Amino acid sequence: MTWLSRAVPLRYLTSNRRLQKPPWMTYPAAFYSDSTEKKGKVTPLQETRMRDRFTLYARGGEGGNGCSSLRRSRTDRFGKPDGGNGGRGGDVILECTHAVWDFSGLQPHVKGGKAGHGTSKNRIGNRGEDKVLQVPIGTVIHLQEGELPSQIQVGSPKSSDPWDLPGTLVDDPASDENSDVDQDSSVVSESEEESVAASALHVGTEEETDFEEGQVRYNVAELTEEGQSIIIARGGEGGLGNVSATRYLRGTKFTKTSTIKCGSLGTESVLILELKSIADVGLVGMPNAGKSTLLGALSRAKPRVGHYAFTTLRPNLGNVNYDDFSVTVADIPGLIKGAHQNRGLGHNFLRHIERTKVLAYVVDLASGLDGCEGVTPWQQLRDLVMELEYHEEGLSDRSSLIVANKIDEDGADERLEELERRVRGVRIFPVCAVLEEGVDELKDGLKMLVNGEGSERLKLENISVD
Ligand SMILES: Nc1nc2c(ncn2[C@@H]2O[C@H](COP(=O)(O)OP(=O)(O)OP(=O)(O)O)[C@@H](O)[C@H]2O)c(=O)[nH]1
Repeated sequence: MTWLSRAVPLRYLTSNRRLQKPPWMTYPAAFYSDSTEKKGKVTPLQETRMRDRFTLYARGGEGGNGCSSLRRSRTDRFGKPDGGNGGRGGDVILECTHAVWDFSGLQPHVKGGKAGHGTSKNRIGNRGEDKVLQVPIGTVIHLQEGELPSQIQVGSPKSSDPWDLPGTLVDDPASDENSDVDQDSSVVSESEEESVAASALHVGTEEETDFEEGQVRYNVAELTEEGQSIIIARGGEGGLGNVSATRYLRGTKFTKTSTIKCGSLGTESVLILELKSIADVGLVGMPNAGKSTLLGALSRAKPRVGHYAFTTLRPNLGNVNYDDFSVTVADIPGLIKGAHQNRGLGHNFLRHIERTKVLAYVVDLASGLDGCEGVTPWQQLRDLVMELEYHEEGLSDRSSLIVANKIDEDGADERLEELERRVRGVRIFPVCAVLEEGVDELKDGLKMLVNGEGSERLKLENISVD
């Protein structure tokens, strides 16, 4: 039997998401403002979903062992110690960057690089390689097990100087006093390696998200700015070579050099990483609807404004201040039809919306007026809602309002009246973002929704386009 003649297993057909048509995809194509438009290229990212919670097990690399070596010469029969120190193990570091949106690129188990052992001629072992994991802005760290060895820093944490003498052993030699490591061996034995593996902390599977309440320490750290980083597992210190060890032991009660020759293990931690929402309100609209201008009018933010589409490539954030309270607003890059297939700024745009509580749909009232090309405001709304739902069912199901922008343009008043007739269920705020007209009323509306005093949602069936 050739492979061609084999039937595709039924299980595969029913479990593969691509072959099933979800109920929300049954909206007729005619709902789109331009259903004849060619489909853009579908990227492989299409099926990915945002990963906003992740369990990570991190372990610092092991320190290298110190070397025990004697340098003999014709004049010195007994020789002088010349064994170098072991290197320090690599750290595991989280680094905050705009370049990633969620945790889908992370591996659940990460270990810092193992350090090199010291060698003769007093040579220090190589420093273990640091593992730097990129996480998105707004990553909150909860600690399930272990400790965080450092505070948040701006910029990559500096690796310690490999020429420094290992610190932990010097600090507390007594803790290893009774070690039974073989005097002459500078390499950790097989059984010790196994016990290291056995002592690894329990870590949940990738999908595991249920934790016992008491165990987890919540909000231990938060990475909110580009370039911030934090060491989550520190590499072990290198063991002392016999040059340093003899110097160190002179004048102490300790005699065994072997106790301080072995490199120590790295620290371990189990973290739960979580993405907090980037803003209370997301401004959603077609390119050129005036979102960036509106953000500037609502807050002190100074986003780039341009008369061309896609001036905004990543969300700009602004704070809208009230007497007792403030609301974060994100100007989200312009959406075009087909964004769910990753057209335009596609998934990037849609991922940001997943991280906002309230949606403010910004429509351009002047679009398509005076015989110019453009999509009517009600059609803009329909396209926006459909894109959200195509990307993820229920994405548009959150408190919403409509900002009818560019009310200053000729013919915009009539457009507004028609919009109010055609769209039901959510409040519409006429605004001129450039002149900052209608902005105070809009601020009040946003405040109410963020406070949970209103829960209007924009639904497809409440938008009439015919
Ligand atoms: N007449 C008028 N023009 C406006 C108004 N608000 C914005 N504009 C203009 O509309 C154009 C687009 O404004 P942006 O704020 O960059 O629009 P955007 O929605 O952020 O655009 P993208 O970055 O492509 O998503 C600019 O030329 C603005 O000056 C308004 O209230 N009235």
